[in-house]
This record gives sequence, C-alpha cells and structure tokens, in this order.
Amino acid sequence: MIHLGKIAFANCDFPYYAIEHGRIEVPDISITQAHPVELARRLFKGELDISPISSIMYGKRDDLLILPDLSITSNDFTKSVLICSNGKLELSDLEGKTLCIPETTASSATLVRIILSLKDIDVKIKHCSGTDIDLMLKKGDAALLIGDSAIHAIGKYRIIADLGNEWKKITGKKMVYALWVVRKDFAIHHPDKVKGVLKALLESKEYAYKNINEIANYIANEKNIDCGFMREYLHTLNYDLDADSVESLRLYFKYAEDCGIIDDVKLRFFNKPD
Ligand SMILES: C=C(O[C@@H]1C=C(C(=O)O)C=C[C@H]1O)C(=O)O
Repeated sequence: MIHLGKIAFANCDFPYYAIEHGRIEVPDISITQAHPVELARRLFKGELDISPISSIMYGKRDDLLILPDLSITSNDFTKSVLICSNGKLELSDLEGKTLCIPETTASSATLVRIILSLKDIDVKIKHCSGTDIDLMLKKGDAALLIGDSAIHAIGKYRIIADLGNEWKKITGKKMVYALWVVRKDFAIHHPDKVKGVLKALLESKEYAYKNINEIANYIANEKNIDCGFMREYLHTLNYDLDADSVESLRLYFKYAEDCGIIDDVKLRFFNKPD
C-alpha cells in the first residue's frame, strides 16, 4: 500500500479525477486529502510516501525528491491566490497595515512576502489558524486567500491583488505553487512503487487535459462553484513542470533565499540524475 496525498482544493481534483473515478489502472494506493501545509507535515512524519506540497516546503528539506512533469503552476493570473482588503484599501495602501495569512499556505505566504518586499511595502504579517475570511478581516486590514476559499470570495469581498499576476508583472515568470514529491528513503527502497504512482498520476493528468469540460462540470457541482468559472480556472492552471516552470521555480527560490526564508536549494528529481 502506498500512501498518497491530495490537496483538498478544487484544483487538485482535476489531476486526480481519473484515478479516483476508475478511468485508469492504479497501483494499491490510499489517498489522504488535506491542505498543502498539512500534507507536507504528514509526509515529513512518514505518514505519507508521495504527495503534492507547497513548493517552498520542498526548499526547506533535503530528504525529498521531486516527481517530474507534475506541479500546480500559473502563468500570470492564478484566480485562487488573492489578497482581499477591508474598506477601500489598495495593495499600495497596506504600508504599516496588518495582513492575515491562513495556516493553509506556505508558497503563497512566501510569495506575498517577496512581492511586498520588491514593491517596498512594509506590512505586518499575522498568521491565523483556519481560513475564516471574516475573522481574518477583523484581525487585520487585509487577508491572503488561497484555494477554494479564494474562489468563493470572488464577488463577495474586495479583491486587491492576484499574486500570480503581481509576480508575472515583476518577473515575467510563471509561479509554481505546488510540487509532487516523494520521501527519498521511500524512493530508494521502493523505486518501482514510485514509478507506478508516477505513471498513474501522469496518465490521470493526461486524461484530465483531454476531458477538461467533463471534469470542470463535476468539480463545479461538487464544490458549488460556477461551471463557467471552473472551466476557465482549469485552463488558467498548468499541471506540468516544463523547463520554463523549473526556471521560474529557481527564481522564486532565489527571492525566497534573499528574504531569508530558505537556504540555497538544489532541485533533486526522482528518476533523473542530480
Ligand atoms: C494555486 C494554488 O496553489 C496552492 C498554493 C499553495 C501554497 O500557497 O502553499 C500550495 C499548493 C497549491 O494548491 C491554490 O490552491 O490556490
């Protein structure tokens, strides 16, 4: 039995759809759903063998290998990594104000620090448990939202920044939010099992790309999200990890290092020489 993680957001239903709906053959796996930071915690404890985690969490460890050709990436607007504010505040008005960051994010929490530092906006960061937007907006002047809570906030709250768009405007790059990783010790002891899961994930991703409307309708129904929005959203995100994304990831890690969040990071891939 292989313990596989799954991010409990609509965007991760997409690459797992074929696995979870019996559309492809899969090895003996059990799937655990949680938010990306929790998945990383469980992977580090050895409760999971393979999982998508916040890309920055990979940068903090040297005992993980990246699975090739998989990620959650956006090129410009992300639509689900947003800052919303109280009243009439714009991004540039956040100087000296408080931004609440939920416990569910690590990559976007780092990205917002990078963007604010590059824009020279000094903001107090408050880390909050849970993802209750109203509570965050009571505790601070603005809140970072990711995943489904960001999607559900569109049209209800004042959105002042899409972080994928802010990052693109500054660097011209994509933003790689999540990577699929395997614990190195598990990969060393069970390379064939890892290959089996990787094959299933890649086949499932290909199925998803070919059946985007079917899956968008399914997710929209399940999660009470507008179908049209869901279709656009799934076209906005990219689940590959091409050379361009790897280069973007390196730049993100470099800025994160400049902010003192991580040390120099080496990208180590499963099944590829260092
Ligand atoms: C685009 C997204 O990327 C997510 C953002 C993450 C983070 O900020 O740590 C981690 C995984 C991704 O699922 C999203 O879910 O909204």
